[in-house]
Amino acid sequence: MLPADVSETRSALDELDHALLDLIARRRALVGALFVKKRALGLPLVDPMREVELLADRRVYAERQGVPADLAEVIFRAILEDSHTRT
Ligand SMILES: C=C(O[C@@H]1C=C(C(=O)O)C=C[C@H]1O)C(=O)O
Repeated sequence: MLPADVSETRSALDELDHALLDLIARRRALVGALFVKKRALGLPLVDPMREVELLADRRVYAERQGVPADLAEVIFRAILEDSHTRT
């Protein structure tokens, strides 16, 4: 049996991870909506320059929050790869 404070901390982590996944689902829905708009306008779905800027921005923002910039880049590269599979 784990001490109560360990179980409570695990529950808090479960809740937080679910919140992160809720945000990812919201982001995916926004990207889907953006792709619909871009298709209607005949714009390229993937924008490499925007992705370079986005990754640089997320690295800076992460560091400000005390999150390693390299971790932020790994996460957002995975997110961008997921966006690419939806084009
Ligand atoms: C979201 C956009 O479209 C694509 C998907 C992106 C994403 O998942 O964040 C970023 C750049 C684009 O390649 C955009 O143009 O801003």
